Amino acid sequence: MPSAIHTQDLAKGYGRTQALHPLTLDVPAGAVFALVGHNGAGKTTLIKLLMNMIHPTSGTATILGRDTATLTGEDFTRIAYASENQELPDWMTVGQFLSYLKGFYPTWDDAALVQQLELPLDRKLKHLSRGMLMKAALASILAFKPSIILLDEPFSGLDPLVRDELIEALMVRVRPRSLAGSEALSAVPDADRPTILISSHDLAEVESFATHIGFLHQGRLLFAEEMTTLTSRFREITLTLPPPAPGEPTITLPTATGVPDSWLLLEQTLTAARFVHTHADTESIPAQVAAVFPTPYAPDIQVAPMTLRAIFLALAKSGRAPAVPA
Ligand SMILES: Nc1ncnc2c1ncn2[C@@H]1O[C@H](COP(=O)(O)OP(=O)(O)OP(=O)(O)O)[C@@H](O)[C@H]1O
Repeated sequence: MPSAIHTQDLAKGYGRTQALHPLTLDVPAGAVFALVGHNGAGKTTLIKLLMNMIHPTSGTATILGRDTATLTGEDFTRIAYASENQELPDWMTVGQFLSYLKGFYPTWDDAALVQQLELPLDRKLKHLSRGMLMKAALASILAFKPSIILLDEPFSGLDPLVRDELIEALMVRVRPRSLAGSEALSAVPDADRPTILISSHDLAEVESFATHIGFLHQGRLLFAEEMTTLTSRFREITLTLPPPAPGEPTITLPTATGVPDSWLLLEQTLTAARFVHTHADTESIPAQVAAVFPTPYAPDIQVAPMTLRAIFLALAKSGRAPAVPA
């Protein structure tokens, strides 16, 4: 897949604060890339750099193949941005706001969005609830059918119902995985699916729709990979020795030796052990287990999938990553 967003050693300092260390990142076209990280990790800085709202200290970025430093008005008819802290012309009604924007975008079509999000066209933006304001903001960017959508914490502080409505409105036009269903997916031709970069603190939220995930910490990208790769390589493994047959001596697990680097948080009792496998490959696990616990009886091996949050918790507890966001 070609990159919709590419950064090369992109860095930003504010005085003595290094908000973003040199960052090289590719976001494939059509991806829904979740950028997660704690407060102050550099998420907003990266998104603002991509939008050319601030300038890098060093390095470069391209968006749809265009250098972000030279983006033109025409480019911005294909690039959308919304942020939790965005200022909107709050003296306008929702209808006036959408009509005003319509003039800038030849591809504008807000009818389905107004209906789906139940936007009150005659109400002033300043009189909208936080959730409704975010709905209006989302409608205003989806209506021009952008090729790239940059969202900075769009769902933070919203109640779960509104958040789900917004995610659905977004996903139905993009790449529905679990929420919108296969019918909606087939209704959106591949070429028309935008690329989304969305920052969030909420792992459970992004797990429901992101195709890729990147973890920023103190201005450094600790990892970036496809969600399916990440969630398929992490597994919680439980080993149990069978109880002895009547009259047979009790077998115990020997103390683990030569534990591979890919095993995290190994806990062991006399007859059971548990750990997190970071590169689980079901076929090779029994041989690895036999090498670490050479017992006369092979233990029963249970392999359980992990949520994104459980993966981050395991990384944090093992010291391989900082504490879990959200
Ligand atoms: N205009 C600025 N002047 C000085 N420092 C700044 C400025 N903007 C951001 N910073 C600092 O840069 C670092 C990264 O901030 P940034 O807002 O990008 O993080 P973030 O991950 O978006 O955080 P949050 O989740 O709280 O929005 C922080 O230490 C922040 O205090």
